[in-house]
Amino acid sequence: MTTISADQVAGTPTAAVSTLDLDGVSRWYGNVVAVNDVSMSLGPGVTGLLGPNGAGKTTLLHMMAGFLAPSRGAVSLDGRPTWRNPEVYRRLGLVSEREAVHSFLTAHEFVLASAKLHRLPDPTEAARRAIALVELEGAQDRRIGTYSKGMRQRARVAAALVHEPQVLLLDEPFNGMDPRQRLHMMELLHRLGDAGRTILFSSHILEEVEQVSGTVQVMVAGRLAASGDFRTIRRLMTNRPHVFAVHSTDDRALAVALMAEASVTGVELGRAGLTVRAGDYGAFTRVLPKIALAEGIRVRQLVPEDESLESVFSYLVEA
Ligand SMILES: Nc1ncnc2c1ncn2[C@@H]1O[C@H](COP(=O)(O)OP(=O)(O)OP(=O)(O)O)[C@@H](O)[C@H]1O
Repeated sequence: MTTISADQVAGTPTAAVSTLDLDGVSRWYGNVVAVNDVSMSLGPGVTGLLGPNGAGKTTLLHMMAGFLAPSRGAVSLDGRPTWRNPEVYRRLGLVSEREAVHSFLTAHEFVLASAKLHRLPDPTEAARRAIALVELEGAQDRRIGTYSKGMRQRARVAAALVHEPQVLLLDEPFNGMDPRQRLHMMELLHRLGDAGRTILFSSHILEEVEQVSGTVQVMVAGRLAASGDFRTIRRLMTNRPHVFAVHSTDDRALAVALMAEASVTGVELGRAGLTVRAGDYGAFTRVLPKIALAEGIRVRQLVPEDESLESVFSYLVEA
């Protein structure tokens, strides 16, 4: 695992702060190990939980929320286990990924129902506050069925926030949103984090996490692959060795010229062109046009062969 020093405290806490701790947490379903020996500590501010599909993010969030028992290890909120702990339901909110919302309810009715479930002393006032927080006042009396995906998601966030939890967990909150809705949700998460709440959201999209959070936990195949400052982790991802497919007007001459280049660690000449291994993405993509120009060769194609998110993440695991 790659560990980068993390500064997870962001914003100015307005109330008591909460810390969510995972200590050697694993969860398996039969033979499938969904989460494997994960330890982390989350404090106030916004943290991104990044990982490809199937990495174990949902399983981890459900254990944090106390919906699922760890097979091994412990999840605790301010020192108390989250599993089967009613106190956790009062202090934590979860917006899960695929959760049906009754489309015949208005947002007001939906959030009010959540306030009543929590047995809040003044559910109407709590619902009003939560709806204001997500800026849905103007649409609160319309049926949720008429909402855009982004508005529906905000209604769900309001329902999860109605009891003013210190910790809010969101599973893929940006899924299916258009850029404007995404921006709106990002602003909301920032606001909540700045107010001292502990916010964790999951995503499989690098850029999404980059825009929302400076601190990230990266999961790959059930394990924590990296944690800490996003920019440092991103650099680790982009500075890893890369494989490129290159096709030019003279592949053989280009191969010879590339072999003399320091950033190139291997060149293979095949029927479809060259397969080039480079130690550094940036250095190679900068130097290739210069070499081609010097040799009088035109590059017709340059395609990174291993750009899938999975390969980026796998690299981190091996680091
Ligand atoms: N109830 C279950 N029974 C059996 N296997 C499960 C169950 N829930 C999850 N898994 C498996 O555990 C692994 C992790 O799944 P999980 O849903 O936690 O990952 P994820 O990172 O949230 O992925 P996604 O974004 O696709 O939901 C996967 O291999 C998945 O198939």
